[in-house]
Amino acid sequence: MKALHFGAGNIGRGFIGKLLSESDIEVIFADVNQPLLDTINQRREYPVKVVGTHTKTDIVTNVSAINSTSNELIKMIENVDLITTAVGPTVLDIIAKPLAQGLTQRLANNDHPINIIACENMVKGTSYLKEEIFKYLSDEAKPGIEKQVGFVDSAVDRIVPPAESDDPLEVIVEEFSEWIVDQTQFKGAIPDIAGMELTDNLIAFVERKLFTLNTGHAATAYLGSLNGYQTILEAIHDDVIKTHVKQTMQESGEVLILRYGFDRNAHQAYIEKILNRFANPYLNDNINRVGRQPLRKLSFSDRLIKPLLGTIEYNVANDHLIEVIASALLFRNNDDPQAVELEQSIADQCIEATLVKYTGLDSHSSEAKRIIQAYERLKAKQ
Ligand SMILES: NC(=O)C1=CN([C@@H]2O[C@H](COP(=O)(O)OP(=O)(O)OC[C@H]3O[C@@H](n4cnc5c(N)ncnc54)[C@H](O)[C@@H]3O)[C@@H](O)[C@H]2O)C=CC1
Ligand SMILES: O=P(O)(O)OC[C@H]1O[C@](O)(CO)[C@@H](O)[C@@H]1O
Repeated sequence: MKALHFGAGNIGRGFIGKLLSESDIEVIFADVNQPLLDTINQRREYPVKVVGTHTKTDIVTNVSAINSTSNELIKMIENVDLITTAVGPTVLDIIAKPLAQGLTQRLANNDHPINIIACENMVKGTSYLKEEIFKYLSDEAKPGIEKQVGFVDSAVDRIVPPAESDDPLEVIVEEFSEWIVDQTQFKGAIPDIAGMELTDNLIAFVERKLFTLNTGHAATAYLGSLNGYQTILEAIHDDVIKTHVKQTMQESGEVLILRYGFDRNAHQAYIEKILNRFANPYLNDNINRVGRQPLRKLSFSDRLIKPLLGTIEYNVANDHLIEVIASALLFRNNDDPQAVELEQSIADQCIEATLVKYTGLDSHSSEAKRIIQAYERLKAKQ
């Protein structure tokens, strides 16, 4: 079996590519980073250091790479059995066009079913990619693609910061990993991949992960940044921040418990485990990485506003979430275009207009007013 994986970055090499290869699937990485692609093709293998209580290095083999902007890619789509992505949500609409071309060509020359799984931090990322691909398909191709291609949503959880290593291919990953896919969306046989779990209730797992791990991680980054820390480890070792992060995850957790019926004790244990993962001393995770693209993280359906809307829906506490959202509005990083845009928008249009523009919250809502009050209070303290 052959898989084409878009994005030879941290999750691509350190998680999805590794699992596929360990299940005897040949992996072809498609990326735009030519030096990285060249090195993969020279070596055909790379090391993944799994750090934690039992640190070990695994060698991932049977890999190669192609440039995702090359014509070769279209032919490759014709011949593989599975396509996965870990490129970041903002890149999905870029790869949609070559995917549409490749799938159309495949339809004419190969009648085997194929599945596409986007492994991104977003709710229904593959469904989003499908919508983008369909924008580029002809009306004649659409019914055939609908029949032949499974668009499988998934949730991915493994913390993989960029490795600081002399080896450009080495990836450093935590021991924990979770990849859950929607078993109802496959076309043809479901590939047998060790470490890929199946569910028919994906939305509960996606929201549990995104609105606990990612909400808590974003909280750690934005509160940490406000307090002058550089790394997640430094921030989570500050007891005030740790307590705030935990209470933020408990607020979003209350929504998840009420919405999906998760067991309260089990969910509390899930939160504790996540706090321990943030405090993994072997992971050197930077606040600027975890807080990256704050406009995406502040958007209506992402890890901050969506849980806040849930607390309104279920009428439960949200003071800590409100303060984290205010901290996100104060996130500054001149190397991050979205952080620069956020700062510029506040300077040009004021905080209220910026909040409404990027979060979609109603400016008259009490939550918007409380976020602005918290923002002004935190800003005055800086
Ligand atoms: N790093 C982590 O701990 C986790 C990340 N994720 C998600 O996985 C996705 C990838 O994240 P990372 O691996 O951390 O990012 P990364 O930046 O390490 O990797 C992204 C890769 O995509 C490549 N890329 C950019 N444009 C491309 C294009 N047009 N075609 C093909 N490849 C392209 C980049 O060159 C890079 O190698 C994101 O959606 C992220 O939210 C999810 C769980 C954990
Ligand atoms: O990858 P994103 O969506 O920018 O957010 C960073 C987050 O994703 C992760 O990389 C993986 O879940 C976390 O480490 C962090 O919470």
